[in-house]
Amino acid sequence: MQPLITFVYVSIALTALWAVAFRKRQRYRYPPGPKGLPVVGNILDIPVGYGWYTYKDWARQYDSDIIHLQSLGMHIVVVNSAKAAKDLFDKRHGIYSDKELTSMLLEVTGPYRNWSLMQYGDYWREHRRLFHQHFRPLAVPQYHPKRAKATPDPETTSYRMFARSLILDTVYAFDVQPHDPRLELVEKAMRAGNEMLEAGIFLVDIFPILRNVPAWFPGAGFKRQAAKWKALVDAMYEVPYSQFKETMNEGSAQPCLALSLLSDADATDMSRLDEIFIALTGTAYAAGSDTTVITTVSFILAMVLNPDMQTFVQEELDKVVGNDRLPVMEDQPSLPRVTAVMHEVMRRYPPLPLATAHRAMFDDEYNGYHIPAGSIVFGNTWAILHDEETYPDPYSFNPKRFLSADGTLRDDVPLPTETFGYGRRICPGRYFAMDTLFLVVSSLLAVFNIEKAVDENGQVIEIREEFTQHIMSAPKPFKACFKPRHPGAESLIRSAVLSDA
Ligand code: HEM
Repeated sequence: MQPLITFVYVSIALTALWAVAFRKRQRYRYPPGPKGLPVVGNILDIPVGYGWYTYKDWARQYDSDIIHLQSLGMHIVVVNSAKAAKDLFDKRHGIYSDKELTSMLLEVTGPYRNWSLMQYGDYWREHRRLFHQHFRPLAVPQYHPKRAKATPDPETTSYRMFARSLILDTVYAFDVQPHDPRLELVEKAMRAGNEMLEAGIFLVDIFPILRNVPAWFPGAGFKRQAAKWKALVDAMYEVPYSQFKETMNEGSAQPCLALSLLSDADATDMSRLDEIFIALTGTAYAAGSDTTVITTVSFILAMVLNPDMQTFVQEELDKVVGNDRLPVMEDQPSLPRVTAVMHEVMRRYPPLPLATAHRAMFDDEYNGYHIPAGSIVFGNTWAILHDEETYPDPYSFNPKRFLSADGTLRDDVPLPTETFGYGRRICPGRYFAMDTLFLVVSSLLAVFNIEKAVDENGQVIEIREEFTQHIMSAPKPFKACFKPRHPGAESLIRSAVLSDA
């Protein structure tokens, strides 16, 4: 009997939703998109993976910069051109700066911990202002010594551990070694976050009312799963912060983000500020470590597949830096080829090809199309950065597109800033990320030739340019070989790792 009653209720609810959606569709002219089915709309059209390719195809098919899908009362708008992205996210930031926080994310992170998902408003502004103070272009050089010490040694360090340790060092001045429990804690929590993202949409995201059912209720498995993930995510935010405060109370804290935040804090407002600082410090590694790892691995993939580009950059490095030291940040103005490679990696392989979901706070009208309040709005970064007009031959990896004939950086080719997102929510860690990338790219290329690996029979292992399909899109595992370019090359990297330890 129970399934029959459920069926009747669900049918009535769906029919009512469809009737409302149908009436509105008559009244409003939404941006074009696949037609969809009666009642459930585009539920079967929404791409499960690699959505950025599908949305780019639809933009061409419907000859529109913006695409619209609708399902069960939810509107999705995808922005596929740089112009439309600027018009909406930048010029109309008062409408498009909110974030979409699904019910499952709310269950796992709460509304405040991961402030990159926080609603647009004064509380978000307070986080953003404090974060910006410590990661703005003028503040970022204070972290250079930490990064120089953290140049990755491909023989001994995994890039994931490298990025996590670098950020833990920047945020808390923790000098973590492999197998440090804090590193493992961050690793587990990040894995839980990625599992959640890869699981896609949960039933509770479509019917938020399910959040109210108790965890023991049949069908409430998402609650039990959420509770497990939440315990890990809470620990990732809270444990390193409270350990840092102990170090600070003992008087042995070293310069880092947490020390700056706490030293400037108003002691009378500490319980409120503690919550903000936990969010700021935890979100720095939640938002900053996987993105940095993916970009580094994409760079390695690009180098293995494009040996001519590798040689092109190494010629410059040999001339400017030589082979008795590693590059430093001060070398960057003299190394335009390194900078061009970084831009091309960010353009060709954005780690978040659809950035993250923004939410329209009010009704809007664009190019004669209606965008309703509450729409989930994605910038299709991948489509924008593979636009044939802006970046001719967009599927080739060609750093030279950013260089002029005399070898300097061109200023008439747009930089791939969309890799860092849009409008008021653009990544505030981007200056830090670009400096890190500069040191990784320049040091690895100064010291190693990065080549295809060979198997035990001496056969070259061929690799394919394949990426994972979810919101964070990373190269699928591949093998590469790092060959030292000159005697003593490896010891340069190892001495950099040890010199400041
Ligand atoms: C290659 C590296 C990185 C990439 C590609 C990247 C990309 C992004 C993107 C696409 C967003 C969402 C923007 C939007 O919603 O429109 C974002 C937000 C954010 N990123 Fe990054 N990021 C990187 C590194 C970092 C680092 C190193 C940090 C911290 C030190 C960081 C901290 C943040 C924060 C806090 C937000 C949320 C901002 C807000 O909601 O106002 N990111 N990032």
